[in-house]
Amino acid sequence: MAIPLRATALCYSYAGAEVLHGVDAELVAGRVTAIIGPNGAGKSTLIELMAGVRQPSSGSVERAGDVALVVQRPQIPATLPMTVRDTVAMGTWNRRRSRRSIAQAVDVALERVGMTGFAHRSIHALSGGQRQRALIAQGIARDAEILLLDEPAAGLDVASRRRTREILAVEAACGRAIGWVTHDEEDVAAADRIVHLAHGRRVATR
Ligand SMILES: Nc1ncnc2c1ncn2[C@@H]1O[C@H](COP(=O)(O)OP(=O)(O)OP(=O)(O)O)[C@@H](O)[C@H]1O
Repeated sequence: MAIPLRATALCYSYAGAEVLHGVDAELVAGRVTAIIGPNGAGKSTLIELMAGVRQPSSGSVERAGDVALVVQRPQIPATLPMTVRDTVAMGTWNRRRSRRSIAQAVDVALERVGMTGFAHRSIHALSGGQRQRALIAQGIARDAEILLLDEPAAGLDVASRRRTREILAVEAACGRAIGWVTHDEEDVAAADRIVHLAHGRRVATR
């Protein structure tokens, strides 16, 4: 099974205080990996290191593929008049693709997350669950091999959570490697693999 992302002996410090102490973790193609653990365990830090938005103080992250990171609260300035469609297309802009192929990829991605009917709505006029799905669609439109989600279901209702689980299962079945920070027991039960952190260390794996 391909390992598009391998994190080895990761350490990370905020202002001199180490919060990750030598964490090893892999994301496997075609599998959903739940990243779990109590508050403050280092899950968000780990996923940001995996995504490359932070650099480890020591250790390494090897990536064989493009990474899409779905954050809890995307920072899209309220003054930017972006539609859902614009948002989904965003990651594809610098990838030397024709407008037509981008438009097709965006249509497919919106359909995959059940957001076709929202394409022309402002990204600012979506519920939390809809916004998360639009960001997942952004990763799908870019055809990112690695999809990382930081608690995408936080604050969402049961139906939205189920929907996210179903979408991720389909994307994994398409061969993407998915890393998913979640606190939800049903999400964990549905995951194929688990990276369990406590106090900045890996404690158990399924
Ligand atoms: N910007 C920051 N500056 C200083 N310390 C931070 C910062 N971000 C996180 N930390 C600390 O790093 C540790 C790990 O935080 P992190 O957010 O990665 O944990 P988490 O497992 O994702 O927690 P939660 O489940 O509460 O989101 C915590 O002790 C936290 O207080």
